[in-house]
Amino acid sequence: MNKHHLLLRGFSSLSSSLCRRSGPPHLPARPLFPPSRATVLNFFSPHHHHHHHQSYHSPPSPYPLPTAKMSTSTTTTSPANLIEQSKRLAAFQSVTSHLVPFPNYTRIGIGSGSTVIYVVEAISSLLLPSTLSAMTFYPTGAQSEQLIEAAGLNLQYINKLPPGALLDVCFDGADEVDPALNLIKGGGACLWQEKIVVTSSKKFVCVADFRKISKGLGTSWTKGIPIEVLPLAANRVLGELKRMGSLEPRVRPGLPGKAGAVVTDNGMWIIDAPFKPLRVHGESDREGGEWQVDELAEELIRIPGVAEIGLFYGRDGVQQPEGGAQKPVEAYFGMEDGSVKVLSA
Ligand SMILES: O=C[C@H](O)[C@H](O)[C@H](O)COP(=O)(O)O
Repeated sequence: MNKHHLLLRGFSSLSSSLCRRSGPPHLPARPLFPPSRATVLNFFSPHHHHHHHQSYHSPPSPYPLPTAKMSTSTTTTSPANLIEQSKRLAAFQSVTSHLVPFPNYTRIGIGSGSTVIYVVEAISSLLLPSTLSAMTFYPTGAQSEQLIEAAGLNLQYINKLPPGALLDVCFDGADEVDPALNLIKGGGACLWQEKIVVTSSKKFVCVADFRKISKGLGTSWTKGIPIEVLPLAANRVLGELKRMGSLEPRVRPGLPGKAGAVVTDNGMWIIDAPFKPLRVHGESDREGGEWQVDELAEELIRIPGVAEIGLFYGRDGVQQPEGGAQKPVEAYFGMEDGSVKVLSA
């Protein structure tokens, strides 16, 4: 086992904390880092532009990354490995487009989940140590705090960000992404601090794999919209959710790891509230229980006892550069064929 494997093992074990769901233990059977920083930086081409209302596939990756062909031609690559490789591919591409060309960035947000592990790996390996030493990284919870520390990056907390100041960019994952780049987040019980960090950033870049692309939120992520609630209000909130047409909302159980409810980094509980797939545009049919994303989000956040909701919606950092935007400016998806699909709202 070489040191790269050890490093990833370190990341993997750290990520077993709350904000990570069942993590694939598989390791990519290839070098985990590009050959050298210089090679990567030389390869970087300014292909990135902000494309509205369209998607594009990135040019061939300069990194030694796997392709679907390679995957099927080896007997060791499982579907789980393909997913991990897709996440890693998207992470490297997003960092190449949104951080490598901006060595003057000083404040970077790091989200939660299994995909941001690769974002931190990409940041550590693509940027020069002298560039990194001038950057400070802001976590969204206990898991990303540990990731930042394990990578030896400068750590700072979002409560230390002066009033009115903004992070330059924030990278985070998602559970589902619709065509307008509305997101479901919180599948790993992290959403409140994520929303604070994302809305404190000039731009939010979403990193995910092909399974997250959706026509309407609730189509592929059917467990429900994660909602962070004050524990004593849980039953009241459940009642409201049923009234609004949620199908069997429930408090997320901590089993098998923990008896009772999942407790978030903020001492709250999570309710998962399934709704019929959300409409991207138009209006809600409230009687029929069919909601439009923004309308549902605005009703949910008003329920007393709800701390924050796992819908990230509204405007993005291009539309609202002064901060406060919840949607990503771009979403990067590692695809099964080894390409990266980039979506802009
Ligand atoms: O609660 C967890 C966060 O919202 C994650 O960003 C989200 O669940 C995506 O996680 P992953 O990258 O592991 O799919």
